[in-house]
Amino acid sequence: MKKSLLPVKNVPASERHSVGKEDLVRLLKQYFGHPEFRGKQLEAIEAVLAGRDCFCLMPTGGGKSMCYQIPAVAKPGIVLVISPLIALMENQVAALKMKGIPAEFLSSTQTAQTKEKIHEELNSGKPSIRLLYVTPELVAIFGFMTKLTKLYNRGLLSLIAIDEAHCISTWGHDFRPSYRKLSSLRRHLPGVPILALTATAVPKVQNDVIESLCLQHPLILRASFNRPNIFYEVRYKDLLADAYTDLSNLLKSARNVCSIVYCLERSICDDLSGYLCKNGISSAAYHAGLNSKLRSAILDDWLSSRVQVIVATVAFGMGIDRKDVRIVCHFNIPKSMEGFYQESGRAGRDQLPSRSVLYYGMDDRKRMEFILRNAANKNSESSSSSNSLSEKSLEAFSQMVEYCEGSGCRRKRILKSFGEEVPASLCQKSCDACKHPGLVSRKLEELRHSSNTHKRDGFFPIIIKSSKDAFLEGQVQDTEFWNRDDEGSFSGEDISDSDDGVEVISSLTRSKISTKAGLDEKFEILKHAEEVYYQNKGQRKQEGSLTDKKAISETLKEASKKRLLNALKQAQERLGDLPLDLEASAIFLEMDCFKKYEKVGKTFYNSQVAATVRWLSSSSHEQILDRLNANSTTLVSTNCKSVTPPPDPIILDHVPGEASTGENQDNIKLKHSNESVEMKAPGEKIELPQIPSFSEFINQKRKEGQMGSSGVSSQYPSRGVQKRILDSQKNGANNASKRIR
Ligand SMILES: Nc1ncnc2c1ncn2[C@@H]1O[C@H](COP(=O)(O)OP(=O)(O)OP(=O)(O)O)[C@@H](O)[C@H]1O
Ligand SMILES: [Mg+2]
Repeated sequence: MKKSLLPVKNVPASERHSVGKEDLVRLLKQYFGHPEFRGKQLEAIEAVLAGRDCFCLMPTGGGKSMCYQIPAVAKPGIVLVISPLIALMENQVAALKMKGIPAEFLSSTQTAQTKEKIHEELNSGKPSIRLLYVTPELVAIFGFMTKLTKLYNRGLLSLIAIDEAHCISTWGHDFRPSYRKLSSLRRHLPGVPILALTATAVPKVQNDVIESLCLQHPLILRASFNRPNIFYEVRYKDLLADAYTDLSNLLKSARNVCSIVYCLERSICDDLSGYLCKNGISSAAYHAGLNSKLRSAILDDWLSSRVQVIVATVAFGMGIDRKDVRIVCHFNIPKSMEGFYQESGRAGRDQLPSRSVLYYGMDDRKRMEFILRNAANKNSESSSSSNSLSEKSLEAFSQMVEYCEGSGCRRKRILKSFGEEVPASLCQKSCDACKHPGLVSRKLEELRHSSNTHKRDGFFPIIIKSSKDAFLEGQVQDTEFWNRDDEGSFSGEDISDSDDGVEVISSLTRSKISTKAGLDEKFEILKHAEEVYYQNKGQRKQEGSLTDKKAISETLKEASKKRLLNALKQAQERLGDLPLDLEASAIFLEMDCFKKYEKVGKTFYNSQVAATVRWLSSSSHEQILDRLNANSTTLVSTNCKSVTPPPDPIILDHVPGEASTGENQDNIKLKHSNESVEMKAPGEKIELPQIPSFSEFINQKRKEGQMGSSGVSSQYPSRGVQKRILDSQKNGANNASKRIR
């Protein structure tokens, strides 16, 4: 591990607060390149350096991280940062290291070796680490708290920073049960100042955070929530010919700038992203249905501008620091103003002009009301307090409906919901209602007339109806959140008990019992499930082979090949002149997925296939040829018009005397007389030779290694093998839609 430029020393308390404002500004310049502090940063930093607890409420992108990063370089000791997302920790730690500030994170996604190194460093006489990022789940583990206590007893803990502190409150929109356990920090580590940071905390949440964390006489800093550089706008789906086209035109007219599109459901993300890609917009879907490796790959692509538009569920975003997001669209109405503010606030973190566009539709409104009502009805069976909590969420949702259906200043409405009363003049025509009041009023009028339901119900009231509303129930059961199949995929095989403790297990149990969990609950379960999965993955690898349920069957492989083939065909339609043998390329790409994920199981394999399909839908001519060419020169023809002489076909052989049944893969021998696949001119019918399964291929290679290349006895696969391959091809088509989405 790289040694610190800033070695940690045990410094007597009397020497701890000697950093003046000038020194702090110098550190800000030196490490972060900013000339001055923003908003309430300096006050927060001075408070915690003086050993005072602090509750810091700053808008999204306001620079909250600096409030604990500057103390980490200004004061000896280690700053413990509790952060809700692994991706967020990884990003911040990487950025700090680049700036020469020693920082580490501990999470279940790391290897035991990496974790051990970090612990060794913490146990050393002079740990180099200045910021240690951990998840709330880790803090809840007794063993880890013991380690923290040791650091504390050695006088090495200088500050505890709790990022996204609103997650501790059941009143907040992002409640995370593991945050509740952070209340034990004060008891175990008395005297270490605590800094709670959030961008969204209505007064009720604020009090809850302060009480739960046992903050003592905290300095409460509250910056304005106004984001003057964001232009707010609502578009009415019911008045548009086609919302997909409208969004696509919007993004195109903005010249493919960096954007985020939020959707309620995974399927919409996939669909919409596909549509945008087809329309020449560089986009990718991001949601909890993708494994975390894939998610971080997509995030990387987006952060490094390889992809411009992310179409995501709310799983995307908390703490994402890309400064130049120019547009944030909500393709479905969010469930609360807090959520909307957080998400739209991801636009324009560089303070440059940016846009928030919300697509509002009556169906979306009904759907969200139904989801929230259902949660209310479900909870009312178990507890009256949770019932009132769910009613609270309906109330919170009504603020969003008012935002969309009201004709007044959008900015004023947002700020009002956070308890800030401002004059409409503050907006300076930076929302559609202030800029084009007549137009907005006309649209609302039109909307009123177009909706029979609203003639009856009035515009604003949200009425709590029975959850047995058949029409809505039918609609909503198709969403990602209430899909039984999805839950099934997080079965005991994929996830086992973890050191994350009871909470995870009970979450998983709940996921099996409850087929209609709430949105937060469901995401909570997904996040935990993934963490636990990674935590146990290494262990399971050692335990031996995959269980049947996780194994990747031939049928699945065939279906994947077909799916990749279709994607390749579409890519060819889109790009025109791909000089590729599509079938051979599909086989190659499927093999690639299989090789990577054979040992991990079908969930990951499926995700990899899905990612490849998405990649094909958005990649350029060169990218596709590069990938296939780099990996197998035989898949790409440099001149597709000239027909290359047919190479020798791939020959599957029996091992003499053993291959009569053909069912045992070990019995099959494979010969590549020329390890290439035949290229044909476009239009010419391609007769592909039979392709062996991966294990067939490996076994053959192994045997070739032992026997040399001469042990070939027959040119054709056994009847059993032929049958298996034919069956796979037949079943593949039937199972494709069931198994892979
Ligand atoms: N004093 C400053 N001057 C200029 N830029 C700053 C300053 N402080 C922070 N920034 C920049 O502002 C951006 C947002 O910072 P940060 O991620 O800490 O915001 P945040 O308040 O945590 O937002 P979120 O609520 O979305 O997590 C970062 O790119 C950061 O480098
Ligand atoms: Mg932040």
